[in-house]
Amino acid sequence: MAIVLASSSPRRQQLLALIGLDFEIILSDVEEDNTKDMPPHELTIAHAREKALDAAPRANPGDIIIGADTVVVLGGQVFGKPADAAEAVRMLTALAGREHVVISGVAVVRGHQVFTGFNATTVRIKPLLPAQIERYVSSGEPLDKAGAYAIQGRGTLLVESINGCYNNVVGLPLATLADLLRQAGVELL
Ligand SMILES: Cc1cn([C@H]2C[C@H](O)[C@@H](COP(=O)(O)OP(=O)(O)OP(=O)(O)O)O2)c(=O)[nH]c1=O
Repeated sequence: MAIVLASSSPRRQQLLALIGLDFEIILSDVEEDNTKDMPPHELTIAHAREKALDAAPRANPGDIIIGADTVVVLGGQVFGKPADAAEAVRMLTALAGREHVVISGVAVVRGHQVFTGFNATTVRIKPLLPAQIERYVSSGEPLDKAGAYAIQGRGTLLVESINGCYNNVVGLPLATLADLLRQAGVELL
């Protein structure tokens, strides 16, 4: 029995490696649709489940598959990864000087069973000058990150405060994952 991470995100791979877990990677090919009319935590759980179920047929029978999805929620708006630099600037302009919530949904698939959960972290971004946003976007770092920033990179310079799980912001809430793996029969602690 192997543990399989259904994610192309290097951040998720690093976080899983952090807890000393042996795992394989199977890339999933799921397009996230953040315009679906459902509460953001349900949206991330639905995407996490789709990613894990997409990878499952390419894993070995008995393997346990992990999928995850992260979005940034500002008021009623859900931000995924920006399509281009202009959208990254718009997202960061909206986030500057305000608090938002980062939500990661996680799904663990074992055979016909699917265990799901999510975590939410509140992050406050500093007030930012347009030139600071432009320079940060020019660095390229925001382009593959939900909400157009990376707390684990230069984006940490934008963050005034964080309340909740840090790993959740980076893309994989490890304590939440441990609970789901336990339900699937794998004890990490
Ligand atoms: C807010 C934030 C997000 N992110 C990342 C985590 C996710 O990789 C990404 C959100 O996109 P996702 O669609 O959740 O994931 P992904 O497309 O990168 O990978 P896959 O679908 O194959 O699993 O944003 C950071 O790395 N740092 C941050 O501070």
